[in-house]
Amino acid sequence: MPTRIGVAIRVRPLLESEKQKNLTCTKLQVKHSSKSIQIQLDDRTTKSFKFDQVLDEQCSQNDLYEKNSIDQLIQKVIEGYHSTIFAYGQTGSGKTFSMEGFDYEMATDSNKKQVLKPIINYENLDQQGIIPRTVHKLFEKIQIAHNKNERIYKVYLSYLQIYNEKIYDLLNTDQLKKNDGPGLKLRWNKKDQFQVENLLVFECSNLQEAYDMLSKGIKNKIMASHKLNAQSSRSHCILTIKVDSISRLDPDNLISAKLHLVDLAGSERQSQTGTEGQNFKECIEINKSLFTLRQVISALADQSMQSQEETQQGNNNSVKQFHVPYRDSKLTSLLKQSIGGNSYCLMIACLSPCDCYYEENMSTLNYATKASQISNEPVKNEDPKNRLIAELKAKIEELTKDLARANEHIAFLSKFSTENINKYGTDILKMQRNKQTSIQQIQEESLKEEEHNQIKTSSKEKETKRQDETPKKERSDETPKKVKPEENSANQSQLQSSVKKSLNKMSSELSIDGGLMSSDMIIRRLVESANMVRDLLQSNINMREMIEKLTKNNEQTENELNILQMENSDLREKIEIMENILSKDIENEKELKSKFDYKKVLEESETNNIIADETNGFQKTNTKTFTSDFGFQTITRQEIVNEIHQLRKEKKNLSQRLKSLELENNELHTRLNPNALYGEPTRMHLNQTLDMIASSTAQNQQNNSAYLMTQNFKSASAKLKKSQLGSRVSAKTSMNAIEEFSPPPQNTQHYNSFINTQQQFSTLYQQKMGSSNNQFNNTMYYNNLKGQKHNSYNYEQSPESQPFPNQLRQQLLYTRTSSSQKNDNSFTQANARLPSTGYRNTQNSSYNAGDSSFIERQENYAFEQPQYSNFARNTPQFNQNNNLYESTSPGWSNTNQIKYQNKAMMQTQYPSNNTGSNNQNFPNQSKQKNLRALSQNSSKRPPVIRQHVNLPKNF
Ligand SMILES: Nc1ncnc2c1ncn2[C@@H]1O[C@H](COP(=O)(O)OP(=O)(O)OP(=O)(O)O)[C@@H](O)[C@H]1O
Repeated sequence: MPTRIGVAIRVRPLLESEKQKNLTCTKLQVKHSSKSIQIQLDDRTTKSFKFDQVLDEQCSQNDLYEKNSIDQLIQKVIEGYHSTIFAYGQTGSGKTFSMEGFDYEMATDSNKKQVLKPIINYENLDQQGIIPRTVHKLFEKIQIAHNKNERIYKVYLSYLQIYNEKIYDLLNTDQLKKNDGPGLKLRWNKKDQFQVENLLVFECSNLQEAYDMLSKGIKNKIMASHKLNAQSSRSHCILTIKVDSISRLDPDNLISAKLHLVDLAGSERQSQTGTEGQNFKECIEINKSLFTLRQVISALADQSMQSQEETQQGNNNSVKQFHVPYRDSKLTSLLKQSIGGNSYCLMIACLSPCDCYYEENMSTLNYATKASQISNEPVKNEDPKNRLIAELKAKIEELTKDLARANEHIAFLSKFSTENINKYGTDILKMQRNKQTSIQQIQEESLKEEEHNQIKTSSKEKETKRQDETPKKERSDETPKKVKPEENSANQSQLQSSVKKSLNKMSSELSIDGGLMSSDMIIRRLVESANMVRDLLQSNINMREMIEKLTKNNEQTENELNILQMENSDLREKIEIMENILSKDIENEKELKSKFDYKKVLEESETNNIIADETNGFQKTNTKTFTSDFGFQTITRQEIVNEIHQLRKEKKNLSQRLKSLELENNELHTRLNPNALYGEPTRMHLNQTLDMIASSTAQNQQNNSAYLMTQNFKSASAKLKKSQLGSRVSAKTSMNAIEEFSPPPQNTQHYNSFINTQQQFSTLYQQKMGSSNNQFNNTMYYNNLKGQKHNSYNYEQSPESQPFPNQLRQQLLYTRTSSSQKNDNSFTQANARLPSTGYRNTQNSSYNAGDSSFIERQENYAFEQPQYSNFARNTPQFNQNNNLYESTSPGWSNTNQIKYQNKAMMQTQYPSNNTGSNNQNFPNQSKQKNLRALSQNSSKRPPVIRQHVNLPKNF
């Protein structure tokens, strides 16, 4: 609920020094009865200002406290609301007296700037200003609250001053010593708005501890004397008392509120105060922040006035938002929550009674008036999580009630079966459409009719029957008729009676809690139920929206938490590094002390540009500089810490990268040994087998081609494996490797031995590799074709192993045995039968026995032609391969399909076949595509081991 800033005016008495100067006080007049103050503008006119409290020179410190109900403000803080009390006014008007009430040592020489010491006495209660009284009362109230045994309270205290637009911690003497330092930083914090970084906050478990802190802060205040006020405070001081309370029953229930007690520096005109040099600069800065404060007060007051006007005119939505320059000064940034924010706020405007301060007093009264127009909106500072829980609990309670009511209505509605609605609903609907008669009328008339019925039951029944028959006839008539008024009223009465009957029947059937319901009750109930259902749907929508919002908030919080955790770990690391360095330093210094004369070491270190200042502790050691052995590279400790931190970060990143590389490596290892993955024989095992075959079959290693073949298979196998891994080694290269290293069989015996070895190897391989490797079979088949190509004799001697029909074989033989066949008719014919693109040899000059690509094309052609493949199917080698396919992929009986698949697989597995000169193997691009599509789309495609490895760049 919005609450105005409370404003109290306090006029101080004339000081002895003022009396001595014969200064008069005639222009200000306090009117207690009307709580107003009058100021003489000129001889004739006066201006009156009304405030919450107006206190004259007779007002004691206790009056100031009591009349402004400061007790209540303290209570609000304990309950969890922020509160602020600030003293405003020209210099020497009594702000510090009102806030603190302590005496200060008088300055002996007012022309010199000097630090004044306060005489703090907590025994003299009458003298105490708002601050010590508040601290005292706060602990009293906390004790009372504590005794209730409901919550645990903790009090924290911080004290800062803003001097020359720099923030100093009054409780941190070290920081204060650095007068020319940068001051503490003001940070923007979403929750707390502005927050002072590194401001010390002390927990005070009792009043004495709080008094001690307060005394320390007051003593540290920078005081300077000047001509007007020997004790004038040159800075704005903010004492913040934070009260946290935790519920004993629910430790998550935390309430935290702050009480700001602000003693502003006095505003003064330089001409009057006669400030020069440093003091003049102070004067400008003080006035600057006060100037911003006044701007803030003005803007908020204007906004408040406008909003009041708009509310009076009923235009709640068109309130203009004024720019409030909080950020223009540190003072206003820190008072953002207090003035125009979420705090309770009290302003003590102090006035000097002397007539010579007329202008300053006018200004103070004007701003006090503006401040009194500002509305704050105090909010209880619960943990947002708890607030949310409380809100949700309230919502659940509300919804439970809604649900109970909804269930009641649903129970009622569920009595309306479809049958019921059909039975009674039509009449009710009709009645609703006919707007000439209201439901109430119907009910009234139906009651009358009922009475009448009791008298003339029999005759009425007959009449009703007749009336019932008439509309039936009318309804059957397709063309609409104009109904006369008499007829209409007759129809209406019929309808009424029908509705009445329906409702009466319904009321007897639809009873709740065993009681009968009248027809109007039913209708009302129906409307209620419908509304309830609608409300329920709406609240359901609202609930969903709320859940969505909560989920979003939750995600956001989690993100923030993550960022904070990262920052936290960063900071921890830095602290750790710092601690390490410091502990090493201490060790070194101890060592130095024990070994050498310390003074001598210090001297030496100074010559080496090392500043060792024991007394200044961390701050100085932090900026300690080091000189390298070369003497020219000096780095500060901070830089070392940063560098170490950076290095650690890099190390962390590198170790993460190393881990990921290890993972990749493991994966690669698995890929390199796919056997392990598929439960197949390992490469070593395979090699052993191959060696075994070789040694058992090779009588004479010099002559035995089988031995050579095994060697070649090894090589081919290796290359095939490589090709599996995505290297540029193609299947063709593997085949070429076999061809290249294996001399063609010289005779049938050799050939048979070769075939036997192959078969043996195939069987073994098949056994070991299981059904998952068709590539090998493919290779075998392909290889057979190649092998047969080497020796025409073998084709003749082993006709059963020919994969091609005789006719084509003839052509191949022809091709291979003669290099000048361009005029040969049989070749020309055969060539003509081949498809024109790619397969047919049109360039006779290049046609010779060495044109292997042409032969391959011919082979491919044969391989793809169904009629040829039928022949090929009969050859034992083909059948062997075919059976193998059959066994690995049941259902692949269609030879043509197998071949296409086979081809597609070759192409898919050895993509390099499609590039460069090898591309001529597949001249028809669309066919290639089809093959690839077939191989990729077919769910019955024989399983193929394909491994593509993306090696890391720097692998
Ligand atoms: N109500 C009062 N009763 C008696 N003496 C008072 C009263 N108010 C102020 N004084 C005296 O007036 C002098 C100036 O008061 P004070 O230092 O509080 O002014 P100030 O507004 O804080 O000045 P500045 O802004 O320069 O700090 C002090 O000597 C103080 O004791």
